[in-house]
Amino acid sequence: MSMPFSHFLPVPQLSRTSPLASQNCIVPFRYPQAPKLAPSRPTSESQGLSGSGKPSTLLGRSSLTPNIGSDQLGVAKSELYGARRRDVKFGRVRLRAVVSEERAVEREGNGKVGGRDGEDCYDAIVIGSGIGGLVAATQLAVKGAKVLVLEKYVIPGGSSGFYERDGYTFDVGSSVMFGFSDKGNLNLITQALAAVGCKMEVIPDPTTVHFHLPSDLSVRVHREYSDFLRELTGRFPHEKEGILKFYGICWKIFNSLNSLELKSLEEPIYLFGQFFQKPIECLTLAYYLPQNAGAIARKYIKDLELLSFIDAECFIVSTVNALQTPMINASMVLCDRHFGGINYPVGGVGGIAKSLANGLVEQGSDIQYRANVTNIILENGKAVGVRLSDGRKFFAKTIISNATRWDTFGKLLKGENLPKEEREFQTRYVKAPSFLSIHMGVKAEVLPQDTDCHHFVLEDTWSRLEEPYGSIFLSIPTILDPSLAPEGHHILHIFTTSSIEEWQGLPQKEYEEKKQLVADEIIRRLETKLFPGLKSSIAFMEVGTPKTHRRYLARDEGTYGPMPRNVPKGLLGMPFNTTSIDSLYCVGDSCFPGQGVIAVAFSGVMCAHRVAADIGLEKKSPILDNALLGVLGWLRSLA
Ligand SMILES: NC(=O)c1ccc[n+]([C@@H]2O[C@H](COP(=O)([O-])OP(=O)(O)OC[C@H]3O[C@@H](n4cnc5c(N)ncnc54)[C@H](O)[C@@H]3O)[C@@H](O)[C@H]2O)c1
Ligand SMILES: CC(C)=CCC/C(C)=C/C=C/C(C)=C/C=C/C(C)=C/C=C/C=C(C)/C=C/C=C(C)/C=C/C=C(\C)CCC=C(C)C
Repeated sequence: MSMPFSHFLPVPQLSRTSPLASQNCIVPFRYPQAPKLAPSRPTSESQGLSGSGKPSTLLGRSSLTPNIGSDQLGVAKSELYGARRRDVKFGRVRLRAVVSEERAVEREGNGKVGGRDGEDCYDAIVIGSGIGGLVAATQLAVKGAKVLVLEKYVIPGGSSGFYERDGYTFDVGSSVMFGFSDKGNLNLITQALAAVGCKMEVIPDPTTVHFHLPSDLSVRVHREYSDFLRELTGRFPHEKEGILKFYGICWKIFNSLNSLELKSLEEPIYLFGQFFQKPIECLTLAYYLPQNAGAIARKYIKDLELLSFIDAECFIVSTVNALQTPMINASMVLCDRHFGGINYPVGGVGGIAKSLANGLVEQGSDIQYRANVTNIILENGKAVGVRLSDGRKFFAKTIISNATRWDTFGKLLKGENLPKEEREFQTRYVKAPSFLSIHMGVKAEVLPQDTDCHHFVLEDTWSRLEEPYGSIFLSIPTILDPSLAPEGHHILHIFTTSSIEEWQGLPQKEYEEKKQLVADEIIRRLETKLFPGLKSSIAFMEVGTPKTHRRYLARDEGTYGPMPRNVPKGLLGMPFNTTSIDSLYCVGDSCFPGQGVIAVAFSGVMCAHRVAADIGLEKKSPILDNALLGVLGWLRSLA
């Protein structure tokens, strides 16, 4: 019962049951504790109500005409200081954009161009509102910068967005949230929200993932580390020592990471400061930086099935096997799931981006939707602004691209010679395939009691792990938050790797038929392995292909992210945020440390710190900068 396909388009109708309709996860409330990441400076512009009782967040801010059609959206306006705050509604969900008519951006050829002359010039323009872009933007805003985020789509979040259909609230991408706990230094999502005064209610997930693997190997990754160890060593008693050693090294790395204050590794004052304060931890990280999980696992573990299990563990977070997965990244996820645990935001993953976007506006910065950047404007080799598909131009001291590096250098800087550093990046990393996703609503009774929330299915042979359609990811977020679906129903979000080549050039009818065929086969496999009767229980279904993901996520070939072409030297070859173009920075999953929501959040934190130093909001030493950037460039050349 496949429905006509119109994936990801937000629709105005919103079920009364939808938690996104509740103000709960949308309206940021003041976070009671001091946030760790870039705490907001209490300036006259960031304190909310001024002494006169008027909202001071809008004072002195440049504001923009929201680029969102009121045909789809309900719009509420209120007069504030000659500026108008426009609360843009998606269903009953409000996203705030700040509107100031006297400062409305003028079109090309109509005199002033937005943000060019002095007062209106932004400190930073962020292209794209994925989690990477939003974290960079909010972190900069709370440091006092004036930021403009330009998002092509109609809501924020990119891969971490949401959409609504027939009373279901679907997460566009993964529902497995790392970094969302209330402890340690690595809860970067919690901290990013806290920095703009937001906190979301979360539901602890008792099992990160339930693996269903060849030879009926079934492993539940329990929240409690000791329970997970018991289950794994129970299946591989002869490898108990190897298991303890491998996961033990993961913990050593995780604890080192968790002890640091996380900021830009491209900023020498901070980096040397960390080495001075935590020499053992920094040296531990430096030692493991060029290493991969598979090679370390092989030092301690000989059982091939167990090594394949570790491949599957790594594949989930890197779309490649353990031999190609950086040890730091593996350690991060293999331990955070037990340390802080996996926690699901009430109302769905989309609430994170919405809260960050609202928080950004609360800080006096701006976000525009349906703002499709087509060019980065260079002057004398320096990035100075952007041009949109509708002809508008905006200018800023710095430009931050949350588009992938392939899109940034291949499309937004089209016509420019590809810088040497980017050529090297592209020789080391290729675009990971895209994926096929099925968003489904099913009758609740088809799921057995105690079904886990997340599953990874690879039935017959390990060799299919990395093949297209070989492994199936399945999340059932309604196990944790039933309000995401109409009563008596569950959401099944299924995805599997798939390349764009096989979907291109098909006539519409064949394209639709192929989607149905591939979806039917995946449903058949899940029916056999997990849920007998699945097909007949389907109440709603939509299938997205790599073409869909390319279109709605604006990612070249719909790629899931970068993956190493060969065996990488751990994270050594991954570029940070600065680029070879003056004042142009990248953020997101084609920057250190790579794919993953928490990974791009870290990339956002690093980027904001480096940009803040470059525009004078953080300490900076030009001499040390040059020295460190030289060393980092040299280290990358070794990768
Ligand atoms: N692919 C998935 O299904 C999925 C799901 C969940 C999480 N994730 C994780 O999220 C990570 C990606 O996060 P991210 O922050 O790097 O980016 P993202 O791809 O999530 O977001 C990028 C945003 O930039 C916008 N954009 C791109 N080009 C633009 C342009 N020219 N003009 C205006 N806007 C533009 C896109 O519309 C999108 O909203 C992935 O690595 C992945 O691990 C992915
Ligand atoms: C030389 C230099 C520069 C230096 C020296 C030394 C040092 C100091 C160093 C440092 C370092 C650092 C800090 C680092 C950091 C890192 C980090 C933070 C990282 C992170 C990572 C993360 C990640 C990777 C994540 C990922 C995740 C993911 C991807 C997820 C996914 C999920 C999914 C897909 C879901 C599944 C589902 C189912 C099963 C259903």
